[in-house]
Amino acid sequence: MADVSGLLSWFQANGGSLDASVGFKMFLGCGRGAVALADIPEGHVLFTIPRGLLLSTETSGLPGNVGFERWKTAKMHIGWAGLILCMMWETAQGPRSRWAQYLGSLPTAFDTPMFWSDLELEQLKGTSVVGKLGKEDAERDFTEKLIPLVRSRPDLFPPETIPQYYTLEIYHVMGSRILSRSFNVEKDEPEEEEREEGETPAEEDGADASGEDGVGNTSLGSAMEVDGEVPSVHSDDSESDEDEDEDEPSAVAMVPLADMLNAQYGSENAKLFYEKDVLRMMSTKSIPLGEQIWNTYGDLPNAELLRRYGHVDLLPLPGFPDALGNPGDIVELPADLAVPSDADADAIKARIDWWLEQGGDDVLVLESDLEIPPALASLIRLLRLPVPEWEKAVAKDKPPKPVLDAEVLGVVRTVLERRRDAYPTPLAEDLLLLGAPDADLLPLHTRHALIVRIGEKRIIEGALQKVAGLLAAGDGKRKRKGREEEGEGRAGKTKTRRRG
Ligand SMILES: C[S@@+](CC[C@H](N)C(=O)[O-])C[C@H]1O[C@@H](n2cnc3c(N)ncnc32)[C@H](O)[C@@H]1O
Repeated sequence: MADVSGLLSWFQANGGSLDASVGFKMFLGCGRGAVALADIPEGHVLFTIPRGLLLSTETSGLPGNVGFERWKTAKMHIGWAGLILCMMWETAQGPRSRWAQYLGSLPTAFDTPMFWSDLELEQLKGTSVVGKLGKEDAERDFTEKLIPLVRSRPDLFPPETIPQYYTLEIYHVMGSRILSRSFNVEKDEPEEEEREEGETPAEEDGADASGEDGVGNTSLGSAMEVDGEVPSVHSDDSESDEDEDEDEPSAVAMVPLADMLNAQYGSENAKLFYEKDVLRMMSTKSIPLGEQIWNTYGDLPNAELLRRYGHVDLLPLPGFPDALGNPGDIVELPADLAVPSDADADAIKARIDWWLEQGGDDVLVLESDLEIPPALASLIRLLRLPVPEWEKAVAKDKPPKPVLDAEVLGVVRTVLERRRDAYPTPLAEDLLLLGAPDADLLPLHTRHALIVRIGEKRIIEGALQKVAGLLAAGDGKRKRKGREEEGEGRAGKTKTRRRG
């Protein structure tokens, strides 16, 4: 049994309320999670969390103690460094912290690649996890922002407590807790329009889920859904970047109990809704007795699940009989894979810059439906336009139409082959490894890396087959057309002869 009794007593003693239909237990491979202790109807309030129990830079006393001006000059209001420092400081307060019981219940070890050895990370080579870990950025924040502030205030951060509470290792642990458990919680009441649109299940039922003043509510996504990249804050941050962050109306917060729900692709049956003074976890479907209560993390691809949460989804895959994987998997195709190998670097740079100015992406996404991204076709054509055509496109402010003709398909094939070659092993070898009778004995990180690689490679191979099919069909069509034209030609000649 997940021992959450201390956490639940703390939660309820501090104004939280938990419905009798909700329990917590260990789920194999998922850690702790919530379970239905009775049949739960849709639109039922599972638990209610007073805003005061949220742990954020808004609720912790630290920013006020530091002084809001100093907090800002230390750039603690940008990115996650501020919340990380609050979590460190609250932990250092021991039982004096309002969140002592909660912080003590959070994980201290993670299976996310942030904590993998270099040898383990090698197994993710080629996947989109690599390059997104943000470890260096996080370490720069720690060294350049957090430590100078901590050292400057021995009254708040006694030097002898630094090795215990303010280390780089703990910085990464707190960052990972935020990455895998936080929510983006709007500070104030939702906008008028949002309120009208944001009808909640309770409102549908006619129940008053809106708190004492009848303020409506809107669904929340986890910070991860909204974009939980470990923020990179460099000393050369521009004014406008800072302004954007300062104006940001939402705040990342740790939400006790709401962060105890697991998630699985397409399984969401509960969601967090906010009101002025409280947050409510509500069922979004009926949940039978004994079923797990699932939140959503946004039905992310396995690469993102692994990077942010340290697990992967393995479910039956529509369109791939007998295969298991994550239907939300994708493959990222960096735009530079579409650059002709003999291209003039300056000319290509000008075209790519223009493409980005036009709102084009520098990474194109191939989904599991294997549809060739129209933007890829457009980009491929742009990079190959003869100069007069390129000048026309610029004058008209219009990138080329995404036509998938034989030339473009040929380049799509090259792009996919280049992307496939980024992985050190072929799909067939990975499938053999995962399908082997002793695959269950593989170390967890090896298994996870394998599943992420297979998911991405399966999409690449599928897309390659699709392109081959389209090229063959085009070839067939062209040959048929050619034969018809030849036939017509002969017939024409015959005709001419007859006429003659
Ligand atoms: C928001 S917490 C959920 C509660 C967590 N299981 C716990 O014990 O506190 C997110 C973490 O739960 C785990 N998790 C969530 N969904 C999972 C799933 N479908 N399979 C495996 N682990 C999962 C992952 O470790 C993830 O980082």
